[in-house]
Amino acid sequence: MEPLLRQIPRLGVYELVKMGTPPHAAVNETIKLAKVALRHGAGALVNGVLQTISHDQARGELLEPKVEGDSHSQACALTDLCSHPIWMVRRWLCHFGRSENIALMDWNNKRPTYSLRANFARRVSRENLLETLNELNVISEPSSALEDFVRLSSGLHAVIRGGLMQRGLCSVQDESGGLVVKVIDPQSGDIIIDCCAAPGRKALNMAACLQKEGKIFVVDINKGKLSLLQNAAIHLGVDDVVIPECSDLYSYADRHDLLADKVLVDAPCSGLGVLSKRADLRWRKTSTDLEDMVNLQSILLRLAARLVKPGGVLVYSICSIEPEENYGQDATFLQNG
Ligand SMILES: C[S@@+](CC[C@H](N)C(=O)[O-])C[C@H]1O[C@@H](n2cnc3c(N)ncnc32)[C@H](O)[C@@H]1O
Repeated sequence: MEPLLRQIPRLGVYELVKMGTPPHAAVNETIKLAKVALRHGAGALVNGVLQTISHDQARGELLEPKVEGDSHSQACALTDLCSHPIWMVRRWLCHFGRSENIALMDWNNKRPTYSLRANFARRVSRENLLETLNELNVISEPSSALEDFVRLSSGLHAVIRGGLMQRGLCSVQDESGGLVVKVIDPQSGDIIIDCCAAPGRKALNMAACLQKEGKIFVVDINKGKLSLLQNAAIHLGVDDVVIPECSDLYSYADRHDLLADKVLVDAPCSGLGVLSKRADLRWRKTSTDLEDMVNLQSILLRLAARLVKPGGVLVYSICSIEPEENYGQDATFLQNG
């Protein structure tokens, strides 16, 4: 219950109010949510807490914890103010310092933005996509980082309702994912293995770059997610270059003697770099999960390295900002091979 109470004041009221929802509506919606997500009786507790906060805020009497004192007191205040679990706040205070930590948590509490990748495989240019979005009254602009990406200010629902994905015109993909593909730099004729491929955002992006020349072997342990990838490959018109295999990378690396020009390990991770897009994740993760992920990533990275041909390229990526999952992993790999 404690984490929920921590989330309610900020996410349930302040954020909804910031989005233009009147306080009474924000309170009502959060009560409804508590009744469904917890139990019916929880609505009364949430009502009491939120009404008090809402009235105190309206009278300018809302007491906010002060970020002062020793590091423990500061972390406690920040966890309440910014709605993040204390273990994350303490870790980020240590790694990034106070102002970076606050900026990061504020970012995580903001409404996320989305981007779309124009599907070059169906000859959809970014200009075509911008025009189609304009017709749907979706506000968008070209990405300054990637030539096939478009940034949306809002309107993802309109894009989904408009059937743009079903028609294979575009995919929803973060620019950070597009930048990983840019690093891999897929070229016509390349043989690529994507070791943790599902649901396939990067694999499908790479497939579009091959322009029908070359192959991408996509491996994932999760059958359901891999079938999503296969269906999307058909919609996007790249299924002829995508070769799926549902397998654990351990057994895949043992069974295959194929060596690829380029290998991607988009490893499972803590996900702590994408908390704005997954509002509940922060309350489900523990520091032990992080340790488990670091061990798994290290094994997957070593297995993937066996699949790269001499002189080939190995790219490791994750959606986390935790040093152990990033530079720590690189350093261990380069030391131990
Ligand atoms: C971060 S996701 C990959 C996202 C994907 N590359 C994309 O761009 O959409 C990590 C994936 O690793 C897969 N995975 C986890 N352990 C694995 C293993 N031992 N062998 C193969 N795949 C694994 C998970 O099923 C999950 O789909």
